[in-house]
Amino acid sequence: MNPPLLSLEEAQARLIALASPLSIERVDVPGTLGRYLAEPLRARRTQPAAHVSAMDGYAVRADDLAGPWHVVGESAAGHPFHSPVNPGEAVRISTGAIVPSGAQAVIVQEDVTRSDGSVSLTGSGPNPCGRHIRGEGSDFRREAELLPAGTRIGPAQIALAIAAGHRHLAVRRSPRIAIIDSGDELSADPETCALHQVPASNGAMIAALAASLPVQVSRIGPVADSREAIIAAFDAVEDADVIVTSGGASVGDHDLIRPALEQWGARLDFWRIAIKPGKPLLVAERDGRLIVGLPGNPVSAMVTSYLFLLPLLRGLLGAARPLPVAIDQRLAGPLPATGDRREFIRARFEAGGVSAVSTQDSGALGALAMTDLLVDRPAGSPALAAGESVRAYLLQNGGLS
Ligand SMILES: Nc1nc2c(c(=O)[nH]1)N[C@H]1C(S)=C(S)[C@@H](COP(=O)(O)OP(=O)(O)OC[C@H]3O[C@@H](n4cnc5c(N)ncnc54)[C@H](O)[C@@H]3O)O[C@H]1N2
Ligand code: MOO
Repeated sequence: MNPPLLSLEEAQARLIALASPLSIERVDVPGTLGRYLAEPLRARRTQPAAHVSAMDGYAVRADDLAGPWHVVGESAAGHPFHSPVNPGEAVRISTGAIVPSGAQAVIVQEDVTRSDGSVSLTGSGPNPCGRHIRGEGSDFRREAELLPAGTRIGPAQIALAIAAGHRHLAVRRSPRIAIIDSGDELSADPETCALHQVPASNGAMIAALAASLPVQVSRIGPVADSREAIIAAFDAVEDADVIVTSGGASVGDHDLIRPALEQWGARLDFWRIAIKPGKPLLVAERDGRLIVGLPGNPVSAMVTSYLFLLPLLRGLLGAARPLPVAIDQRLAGPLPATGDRREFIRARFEAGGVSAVSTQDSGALGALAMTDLLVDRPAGSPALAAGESVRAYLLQNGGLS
């Protein structure tokens, strides 16, 4: 008899527990895009390193705000003015330039008139005093922890790391993932496909989803529905950190992924989750390599990749929060009640909210390609009307820019 279905939370927790972060390497900062900090990011310098002007104008003393002032020099970005500013004096200053000693105020140039080497106030002046000055360390100070370990490195984090004085960052190495298409009905060539065949589309779809993360992908298949062929495929990708199959995960006579894994010596960690689509998902382990057996139906493969494979890859990359984050959305149309499995309804953005796509069939690629988000509906949920609020996950599915 089959064991009871696992809940989504239980299954995700088991998966994340298997995802020990990979070894640490040091990578030049721009090359870390999409990876996760393996150590907290600490500032190696203070920014701004000195008080700097936030505007183009004139630096004057705080006890000398009435003017007029004699312009005694210039502080430009990269070219500071080295003498103190005395009463009656102003220093021409540009945005980002160091405020010279003695000066505590910057008057924007729109508030003064300049003639014959002096400036006089014609506007409101530096109210309050100190405005238009970015104080030393107002962004960050040397030794401060700027970001915790496990933070994803995007454009702003790259800029911050460089500004904080880093040439390299410690990150986890990229996981190697091998994606296997399997099934006797699959054709490698979508242009020459007989009636009894379907083009092998899952492998390319899963690789495209994984491409949102810094992973190294290899693909093999289509592999025939025989234990020997599946085991040979596993052997061929033995150096992968994660092996992903799609299809053959269910209970049919030709669903051979589970028996092949057992024969290969892998330990089945869990199989079958109480979600729709995606019930037959399985996860196994052999010698530290993880095998994710996705269901063959394309929609089920996409949904389980999003809920399991991507979190697993994030876990290996050292993410602090490997699981996707749901957002609240308003329904533009009604939703039916759900049964005894938690459902992930394929939906898209429309005027007034989100709306379920035309068919929820887990084989329907046409509807999947229209899907922007997955509405998360717990088991036993009542029917909902337009205007009600739902939790949803934004799918990385192409339709949105
Ligand atoms: N008696 C039962 N039958 C089924 C059950 C069940 O509990 N009892 N579960 C159903 C559910 S739910 C799912 S999901 C499917 C998935 O089963 P498999 O993982 O074994 O997938 P296959 O049968 O091999 O294929 C299903 C479908 O997907 C197509 N496919 C497979 N691989 C690819 C690929 N690489 N590219 C494109 N399309 C692919 C395949 O041709 C089939 O049409 O099982 C239900 N059955
Ligand atoms: O769970 Mo299956 O994934 O409904 O199609």
